[in-house]
Amino acid sequence: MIEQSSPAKALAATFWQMPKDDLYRALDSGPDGLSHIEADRRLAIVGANRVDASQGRSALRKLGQRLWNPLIAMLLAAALVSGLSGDIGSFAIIATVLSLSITLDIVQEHRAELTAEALRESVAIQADVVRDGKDATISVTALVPGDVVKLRIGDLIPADGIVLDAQDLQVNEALMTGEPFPAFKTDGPCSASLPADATNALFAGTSTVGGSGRMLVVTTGGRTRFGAIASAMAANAPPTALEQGVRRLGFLILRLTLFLTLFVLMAHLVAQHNAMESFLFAVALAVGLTPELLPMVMTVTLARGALRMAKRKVIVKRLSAIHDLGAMDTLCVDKTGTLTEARITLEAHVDPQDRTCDRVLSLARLNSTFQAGVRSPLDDAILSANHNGLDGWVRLAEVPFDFERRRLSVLAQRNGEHTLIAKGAPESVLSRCVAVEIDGLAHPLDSAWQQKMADIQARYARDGFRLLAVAIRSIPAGQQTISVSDETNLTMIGFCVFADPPKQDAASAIEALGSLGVTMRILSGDHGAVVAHVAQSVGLRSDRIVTGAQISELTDAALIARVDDIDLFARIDPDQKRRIIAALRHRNHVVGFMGDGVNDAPALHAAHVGISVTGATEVARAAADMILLAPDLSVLAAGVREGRRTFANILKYVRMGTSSNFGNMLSMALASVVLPFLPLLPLQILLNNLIYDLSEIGIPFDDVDREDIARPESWDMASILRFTIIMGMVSSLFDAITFAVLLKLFDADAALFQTGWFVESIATQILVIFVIRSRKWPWRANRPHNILIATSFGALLAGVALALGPWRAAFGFTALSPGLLAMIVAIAAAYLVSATIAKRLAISDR
Ligand SMILES: Nc1ncnc2c1ncn2[C@@H]1O[C@H](COP(=O)(O)OP(=O)(O)OP(=O)(O)O)[C@@H](O)[C@H]1O
Ligand SMILES: [Mg+2]
Repeated sequence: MIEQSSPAKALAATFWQMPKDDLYRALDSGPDGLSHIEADRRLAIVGANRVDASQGRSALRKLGQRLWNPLIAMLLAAALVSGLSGDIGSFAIIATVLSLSITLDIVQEHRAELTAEALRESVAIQADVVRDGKDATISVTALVPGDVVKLRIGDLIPADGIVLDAQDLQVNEALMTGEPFPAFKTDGPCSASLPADATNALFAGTSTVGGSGRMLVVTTGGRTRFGAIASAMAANAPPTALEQGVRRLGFLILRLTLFLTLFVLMAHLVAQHNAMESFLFAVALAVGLTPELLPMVMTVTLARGALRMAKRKVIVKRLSAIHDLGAMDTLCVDKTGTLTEARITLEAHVDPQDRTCDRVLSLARLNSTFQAGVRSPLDDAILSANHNGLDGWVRLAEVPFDFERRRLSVLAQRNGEHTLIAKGAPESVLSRCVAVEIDGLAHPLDSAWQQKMADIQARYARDGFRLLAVAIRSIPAGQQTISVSDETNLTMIGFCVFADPPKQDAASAIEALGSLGVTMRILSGDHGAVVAHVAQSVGLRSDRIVTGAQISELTDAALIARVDDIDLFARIDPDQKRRIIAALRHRNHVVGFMGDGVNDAPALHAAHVGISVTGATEVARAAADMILLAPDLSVLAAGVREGRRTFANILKYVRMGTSSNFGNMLSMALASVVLPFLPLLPLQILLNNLIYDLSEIGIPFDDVDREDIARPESWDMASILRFTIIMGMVSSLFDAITFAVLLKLFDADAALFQTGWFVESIATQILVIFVIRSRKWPWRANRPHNILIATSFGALLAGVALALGPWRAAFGFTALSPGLLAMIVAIAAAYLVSATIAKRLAISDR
């Protein structure tokens, strides 16, 4: 029976040295894996198979985070002190108001996150396991030690374990070894002491790039050897565009808050107000200025965006990617399957004289059939071409494909003759050739033949056809394996010619993106002429093109200097894709990358928004932020609009928070200096803040103007500051008018002043959303959403009722005369009109 505490601990760290049967015994498992019941039992003991425990953030934990907010903590402490000194009532009310607003915040955010989580689950990485002796597909997070897992090409290794059986299983272990070349894995114990040398062990965080097999899971989750590194690397992703924006906004608000609260505190002390009361007041003021609802508003807005995208068959894995998609101004794509149909067809197979030649096809077929790596659409095309069987050929070995070499060789034998068959990118294969074969006779590959080959390539490329070259070499009969060094002295047999037509909707999708201000770049491993041809046929510029060879000559700095002037990148390898993305980011572009292959994973990770498709390899899907469920490019433009809509609504909240709030606080700061009493009691400030927060719940639902989604938006701090100052001053002006009316016309005492101003400030603060929500004149703007109307007027009513109802004395309010009420209504109306005019100045048109 497995140890209760930790099944994995019982095993040595070098578990791969143990014979298979000993491992079965130690894990109480067997070739048929576990039963569902036993697996569930183990899952309960060892926990989910994930490294990052914070994934399942509980509501309780969020509460803790909210209370740790220094301002809230300070306020609670201060209220407690005043409670201890006798004022129990105000302590109770402050505590209630705070807990109400925190609860509201947490509940909203939690619900939004559940929505997002459900969407994410629908594209979660799955594992094929054997349970109860039958095949089953489960989430990788449900894997436990003792499970038997089937592995296919492009899968992420889900946990640490050993190989049970393997057919040419190749694994990319770059994470642990730094080696880009695949490592072959076989079963059977291994005496190596280092994981990198363990030929029978598989480690979480690495991935399969060829072959297939089954593994026995030994350790899961945080106990895996490199899982922690892998997830740290994932967590180390460059900051998202949203994070960058919010961070800068945070600093802006922090500075405003510090300035205002310090100013008020000093003024109070100079005026010799009650120190405790002044302190409470200053803190309440700071709380009022903090956009404490910003995380909630963002989460709710983004989750709503995610739901709408899901209807269009786009699953968002990382919520903030929606915002980043809206901010994106550059979209990089790979070519095959993204811009072109995923189905490639074989159009011709020709010898070095460009005459149809069956030998080329036979050899290409042998190569495609015998290779065990990631099967590319090119292999599929070769294999689906009509042709007879393998004619007695037997596979011996292979040198797998990699994206730097761009070719792959197999070693096959027939009748005791061993032959190496290579196929790959023409320039890569030809550089290894010394002869060409015509009608069964070999001729030296001299410059005349070189020229001929180049002409053939150029001619096909001009018409948009892709070529693979096929070459062979006979190998001494005793030799059972081959390596890269055997790929020399080849004889060129001919070319396979493929058609890879652009997608029907590619041109219109690119045009739609272009009209939204998103420029497109192609990052392809294919030949320059083919890339240029595809670019032309989908309506992209095709003259500004560079190749991977040129890029490898450039330092990062030189690449950054040039990258803006290049549209097409051809013959580039996976790391160059990543470098190009990084260079574009450096140029302050918000960059999206769309791709589906093993070779696209680094770029997907480096981009602000990584986009992949359902049929993509697991590594690509794991690295992506969103997954397209349908191969339909037009959803991209829709996604961009959705992202901008989300941003526009977040910006509404930010503008509300920074301007009308700032204005109110500014007036309060000024008033508190001139008045002999507090302009609002700390409790009233908090109430005001709570009601205002309630009114904003509707913002995520609101519609936006067409102009707001026409261009990529960015977090432009200068424009936010400008808006804040202009709108804040307008609001303060009307506050000042209110003060004058209250003090001069109505001769207000403390309670009357506070009540009057509370009502005025609630009304102006809440209603101004209908001004701020659009940059246009109100009659031109789109209609506000019903939910926004409901929350705004609901909150307004609640605020007015609180101040005027029979319970008003409990909050320090007093009755208002009808004359004063009418004055307040008039002032609020005048303010809204002025704000409408001022916003035309405040929102600069770009
Ligand atoms: N299975 C294969 N056998 C031989 N050569 C291959 C194979 N797959 C790819 N190649 C060669 O490697 C080159 C780069 O591969 P591939 O086209 O998949 O790269 P990519 O960056 O994903 O490009 P794309 O933009 O077309 O998706 C191909 O143009 C082809 O010449
Ligand atoms: Mg590709």
